[in-house]
Amino acid sequence: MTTSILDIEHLSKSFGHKQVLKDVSFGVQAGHIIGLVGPNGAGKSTIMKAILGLFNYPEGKIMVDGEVVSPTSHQSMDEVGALIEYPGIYPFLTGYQHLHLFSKKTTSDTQVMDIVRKLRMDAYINRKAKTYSLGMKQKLGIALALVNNPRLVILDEPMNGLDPQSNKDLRNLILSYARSGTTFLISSHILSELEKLIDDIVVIDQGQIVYTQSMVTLESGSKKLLAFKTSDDVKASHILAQHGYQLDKSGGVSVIENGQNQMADMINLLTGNGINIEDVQHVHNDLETILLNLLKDDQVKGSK
Ligand SMILES: Nc1ncnc2c1ncn2[C@@H]1O[C@H](COP(=O)(O)OP(=O)(O)OP(=O)(O)O)[C@@H](O)[C@H]1O
Repeated sequence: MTTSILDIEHLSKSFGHKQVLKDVSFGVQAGHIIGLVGPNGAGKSTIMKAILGLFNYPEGKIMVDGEVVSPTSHQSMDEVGALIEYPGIYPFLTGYQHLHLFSKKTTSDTQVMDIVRKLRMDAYINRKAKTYSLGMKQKLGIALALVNNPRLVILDEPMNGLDPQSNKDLRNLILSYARSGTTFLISSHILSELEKLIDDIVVIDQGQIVYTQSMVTLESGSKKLLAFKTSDDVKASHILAQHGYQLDKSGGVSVIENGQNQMADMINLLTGNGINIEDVQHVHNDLETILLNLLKDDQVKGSK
């Protein structure tokens, strides 16, 4: 049975006259990693702040683990860890002192040092935070979000300022927490990193949820192509089309895979017609392409 740990229903929010969230609804299954994505200013951080009970919202309901969250009611926040925008860091405390300051009585030193080690912060954890680089501060912010082993973790752009090794460490850390049941809601513009992590995606555009889906469904529905580079692309396209293969309009010699067309048959067909094949690749749409298409469709619909 799947249990929901976060439910947002019909949430709306305005800043002055500007409505930034419009009837936002989505749910998050416990133990899942959710990617919240969308263009700059779409409303991602605003949703995350609302979940943390950081401001009043005139319409809608947010429930964390069955409990309503608002600025005056945030008991369930005990089980939530978060990094929103910039980590709140005291310059004259060391990283280690930060982690101790924010850890609960039930959090052991072993747990603290385990996160420090997994994020490779050992070399500077006893230095004052004012000496930290952007990426070091970011990692401290992530460590603070995780230190009390929360059930729900909200991370706004956690990959900001991280080098490739740190991104990999963060990915492994998130996956290991998720395996033991922690739920993550993560916003990021680094879609190539995000797609290695997430189970489900929620897409927001101009304050409205335009798409929610599991990554499995999203990827299975996306187009898969076989892209050929040949000695004569015009002739190759013509011959393939003549033999009933469906070509993609994206250009080059790209055949849409349908589970029945065999690469070997196409190669034989082309070489049999005197065409040399220089390269052939399976091309799958990545999250960036899928997302750009979704947002393009949304803007087209919005302009009608
Ligand atoms: N305190 C505020 N006062 C006025 N407007 C605000 C405030 N906070 C956010 N906004 C506006 O709300 C909209 C959504 O902002 P939000 O920070 O949620 O976007 P985002 O999706 O997180 O964007 P980004 O990807 O750039 O971080 C923007 O138009 C922003 O200007």
